[in-house]
Amino acid sequence: MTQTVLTAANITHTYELGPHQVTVLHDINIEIRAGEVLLLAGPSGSGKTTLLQILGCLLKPTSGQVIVCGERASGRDSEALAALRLRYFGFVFQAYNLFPVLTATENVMVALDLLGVGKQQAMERARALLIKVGLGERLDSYPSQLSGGQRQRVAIARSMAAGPPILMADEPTAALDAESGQKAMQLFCALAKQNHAVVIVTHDPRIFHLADRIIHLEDGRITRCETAPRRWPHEKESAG
Ligand SMILES: Nc1ncnc2c1ncn2[C@@H]1O[C@H](COP(=O)(O)OP(=O)(O)OP(=O)(O)O)[C@@H](O)[C@H]1O
Repeated sequence: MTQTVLTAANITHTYELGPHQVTVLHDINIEIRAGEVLLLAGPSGSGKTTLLQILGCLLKPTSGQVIVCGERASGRDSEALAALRLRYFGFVFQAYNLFPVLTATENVMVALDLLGVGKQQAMERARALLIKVGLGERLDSYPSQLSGGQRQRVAIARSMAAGPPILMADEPTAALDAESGQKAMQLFCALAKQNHAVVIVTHDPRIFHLADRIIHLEDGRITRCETAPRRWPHEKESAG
């Protein structure tokens, strides 16, 4: 049986906007399993990013429970939540969030340094990860010397540095051309094959066919859930 790595139960979220309160998520229930690529889709403002942040323990929900690999997130202080994130999550943001003054290798090493990995070992692991994402020839390049797709791959390598069971990405292909977007998705699919759970917020219909599951949100509610066997790009091409 596939292992559940992340559970959201009865999640509701309300933002305070001055004197007003806006409820943007209503009673969301999701179970996320190891080895799946799950997309959170829906129109702008439907609550996708808020939900991703709650699932990733970056934001505390107004009510409801998030359980990560059997551990409850609710009731923890910020330090304990940060420890939970470090142990269980890798994050990839649309803006990549790379340090401009550090090379690709050094950007990945930062994540390993946070875990207390020594410099030499961190450098070897960072290089191995970058080679894995196809950047073996750009190990010493600075972000400004890389294309958007290459920066995205550095961000993916960095998010995976600690080998977290859950990878979360917010609009990872939005700023990429079709080919780079497909390459990034191939990396996510390969990670899912290695039993990581991959959760992606997206508007991008070009990647829908690569998901195992698509949860559609509208006005903060789950309106539809599609389950589709993931098809790899080469299978799609050969299938015509
Ligand atoms: N920090 C905040 N304070 C107040 N309201 C917020 C905040 N963040 C988001 N919102 C509001 O919550 C709603 C959901 O926003 P969210 O960013 O989660 O949606 P989204 O589906 O990810 O949108 P998009 O696709 O445009 O990024 C929107 O109406 C937004 O204006």
